[in-house]
Amino acid sequence: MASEEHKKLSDYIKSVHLSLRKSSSKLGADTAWQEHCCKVDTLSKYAECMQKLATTHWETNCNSDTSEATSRIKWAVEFCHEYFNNQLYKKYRDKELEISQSIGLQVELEESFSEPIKLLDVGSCYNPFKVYNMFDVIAIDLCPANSSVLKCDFLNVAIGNCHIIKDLTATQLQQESFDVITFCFLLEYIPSSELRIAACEKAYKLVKPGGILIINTPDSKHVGANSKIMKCWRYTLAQIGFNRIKYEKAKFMHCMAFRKSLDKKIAQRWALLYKEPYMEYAIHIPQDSNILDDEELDTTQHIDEDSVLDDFQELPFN
Ligand SMILES: C[S@@+](CC[C@H](N)C(=O)[O-])C[C@H]1O[C@@H](n2cnc3c(N)ncnc32)[C@H](O)[C@@H]1O
Repeated sequence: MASEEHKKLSDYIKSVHLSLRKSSSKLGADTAWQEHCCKVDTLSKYAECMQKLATTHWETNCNSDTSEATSRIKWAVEFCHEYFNNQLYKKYRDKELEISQSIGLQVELEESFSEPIKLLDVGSCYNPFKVYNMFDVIAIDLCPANSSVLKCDFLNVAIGNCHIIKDLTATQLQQESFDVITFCFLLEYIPSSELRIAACEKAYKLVKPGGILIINTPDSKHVGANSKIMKCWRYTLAQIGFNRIKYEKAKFMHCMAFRKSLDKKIAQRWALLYKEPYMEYAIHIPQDSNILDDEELDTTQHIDEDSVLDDFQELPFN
C-alpha cells in the first residue's frame, strides 16, 4: 500500500495541476500562468513534494526488479550516450544530407558538439542529471528544490548572445548553445497548447543545429490510446524544425528524442509529406478538452501503490 507520506505528496501535486488548469480555463492560459508564477508558497511546497516523490517512490520503482517502470532520466542519459558519444548523430546527418540533395537544398552546416555535453534541463526541480559526468548541466525551474538549480521561467526567459545569470536566477540564455535540452515531465504542467508550443519554439532557438530535444511525458495507457495526440506532437515539432528520431512507449510514459535539423525545411518536409487530416499545429494533452472530468476529480482519492499501473498517476496526461 502507498505510505501516508506518499499519498500526501501525490495529492498535493495533483491539486496544484488541477488548480492551474481550472484557472486557465477561467482566466485564459496567459493570465493564469502569470498568477501561478507569483504563488511562491505553493511553488515551493510543490518543489519539495516533487523532489521527494521523484527521488523516493519513482526511483525505487524504476530500480525494482518487479516493476516495469522505466526511469525517464536514465532513458535520456542512455540516448545521449548513443547519440553523442557513439556518434549516432552522423547517421541522421547523412540522412539529412541525402534529403537535402534530393530537394535541391544547400546545407553547409556541420554539427559541433561540446565535451562534456551541454545540457539544459527545463523544469528540472532537483537537478537529476547533476550526477552524470558526461554532462555540463544548466538546470532551471520556476521554483528550484535546491541551490544547484537556477530560478527561471522558461516561457519568459530572454534569448541572446550569452547567458545572464545573477543571484541563482537566469534571465537570459545563449542562443544555439546547448547540445541537448530536456523536457522531463514538463509540457503537461504547462496549461495550454499555445504555451507548450512556445516552449518548444524556444528550445529550437537554444539548441545547436543537429542537437536534440528530449521530451518525456507520462501516460499509463496502452500505446494506441493517445496515439493521435502523440502524432500531432510529432507533426507540430516537425513544423518547428525538429525531426523525431526516437520514440518509445514505455509502460508509464512516452519517451521521445527530436533532432534539430540542419535546415528547418528538412523537418518541415516530413510534416508536409505525412500530414493526415486530423493533424493540427497543437500540443494537446487529454485534459485540455476534459476540464469537467478534472473538476470532478477527487483530489483526496489516493493512489494504490500495489498497482504499478498507477505509477506517475500524480501527473496530468494519465
Ligand atoms: C512534474 S515536475 C518534473 C520535475 C523533473 N523534471 C522530473 O522529471 O522529476 C515539472 C517541473 O517543471 C517546472 N516548470 C513548469 N513550467 C516551467 C517553466 N515555464 N519554466 C521553468 N520550470 C517550469 C515546475 O516548477 C516543476 O518543478
